Formats: sequence, structure tokens, C-alpha cells
Amino acid sequence: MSVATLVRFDAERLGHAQHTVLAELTLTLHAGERVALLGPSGVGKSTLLAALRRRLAQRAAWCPQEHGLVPPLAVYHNVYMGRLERHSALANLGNLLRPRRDAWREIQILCDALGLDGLLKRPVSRLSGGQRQRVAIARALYQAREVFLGDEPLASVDPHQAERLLAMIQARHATCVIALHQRELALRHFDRVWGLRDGRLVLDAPVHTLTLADLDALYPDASPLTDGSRDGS
Ligand SMILES: Nc1ncnc2c1ncn2[C@@H]1O[C@H](COP(=O)(O)OP(=O)(O)OP(=O)(O)O)[C@@H](O)[C@H]1O
Repeated sequence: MSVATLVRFDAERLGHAQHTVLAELTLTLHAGERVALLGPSGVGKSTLLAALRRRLAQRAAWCPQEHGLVPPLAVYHNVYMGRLERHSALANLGNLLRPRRDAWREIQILCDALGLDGLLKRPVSRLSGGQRQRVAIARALYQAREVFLGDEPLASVDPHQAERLLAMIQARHATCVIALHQRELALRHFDRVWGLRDGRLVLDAPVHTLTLADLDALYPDASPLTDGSRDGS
């Protein structure tokens, strides 16, 4: 049975204005594929995710690296933002003043599952880094889209939590592309790895054909450090 192609890049240039980040990029994202996107800082992971997001438009839930949260607003309102475009401006304004009961219940269940129980009314400005990260994930999950695109959504959580959050994301999305630095997670929980290095896609392979050493080779300063012991940036 053939697998549907969701996005295809064919020798394309990705970059910012005159600055080419990835030249001649050729790759395909198939439906049902869980892809780990790896590579050193500044190599172009966010650039590639942004290009995927443009192509997938409303089909993709998006969890950005900087979280994109509104610090003065409560956790509830930040998560609700995942579905702002589904309601009228008037309905959204009303919800800001007085949360809708159905939305509150749904967001409460989601936040409980993410370990944010009891925090729905707390402004994001008063959360820890890891809690903010989970609010950003909650907002992306609340979008309830076909594909999950995450830019290091597991960067500021501990290794045990990273596994749990990843399981939640993947249970709700058959297809995902997630940038991360935890290479053992990539090997354990994904189907495919895209590896970037020196402005090119140097690795595009099923996980079962790869070893930790293959992933280490993506990083010029690779050391034998593994999950949780390498920086999460
Ligand atoms: N808005 C922008 N305008 C111009 N150049 C940019 C812009 N955003 C990123 N860049 C540059 O593009 C290159 C790739 O950046 P990108 O953010 O995609 O890398 P990354 O792999 O996601 O990095 P990190 O792991 O640090 O988040 C870098 O050289 C960066 O300086």
C-alpha cells in the first residue's frame, strides 16, 4: 500500500532573505511518519520546520521554540489560543472575560495530563521554564491538527518527563516532526531521522538502520554524552 506524501521538497533552497540556510534540500514527509530532526545549533532546524509549517498550513499543530506564550495571561487562556481561529472575535472576547465551560473542562483534562493541574488560573509569567514548556505543548495539542511540528518542545524538561510528553504528543499525532537534541530519544521513539549538518540534509534514514554513533556524527563537537547529560539548547 502506498503511503500518502504530505510534503515534498525537491532541490529547494530554504533561508532568510539572501541568507541560504539549506541549499538544494530534497526530502519527503509521509503520512504516519514520526520524524526526529537533529543537528547542531544554528544548522537550520527551525528554518526547515517553518517551511514545513508554511506547506502544511492548517494541517499542522505548531509548538515553537520560544513558546510564543502571553506571560500576563493565565495558563487557560494561553492554551485556549490554540483554537482562537475557530471562534468569532466576539466569542473569544467573551471567553477572555468568562471562560467557556466546555473549553475549560477540555483544557483542564489536557493540563492535568501534562502535570499542570491546579495551574489553569495562574499567569504564565509565574511559571517555571518547564511548566511554560508544557503549556506550549498543551496549546499545540489543543489545536488538534493532523501533524505535530515541534521546535525542541522537550528542551527544558527532565528525561523522564520528556518520554511522557513525547508519548502524549505521539498518541495524538500519527505524523510528527520534532527537533530535539536527545539522540537516544530519537532512536527509541521515532521512525525516521533527518540530520542536518553544514547547510545540508546529511541523514534521512529509518531509525532501525541507525546507531547512536550515526547521530553523534551530526555534531562536530560530539562527545559520548547521552540523554539528559547533554545541554538541552
Ligand atoms: N529571521 C532570520 N533572519 C536571518 N537569518 C536567520 C533568521 N533566523 C535564523 N537565521 C539564521 O539561519 C540559520 C539557521 O537558523 P535556525 O534557527 O534555523 O537554526 P536551528 O538549527 O534551529 O538552531 P537552534 O538549534 O540553535 O535553534 C542560522 O545561521 C541563523 O542565524
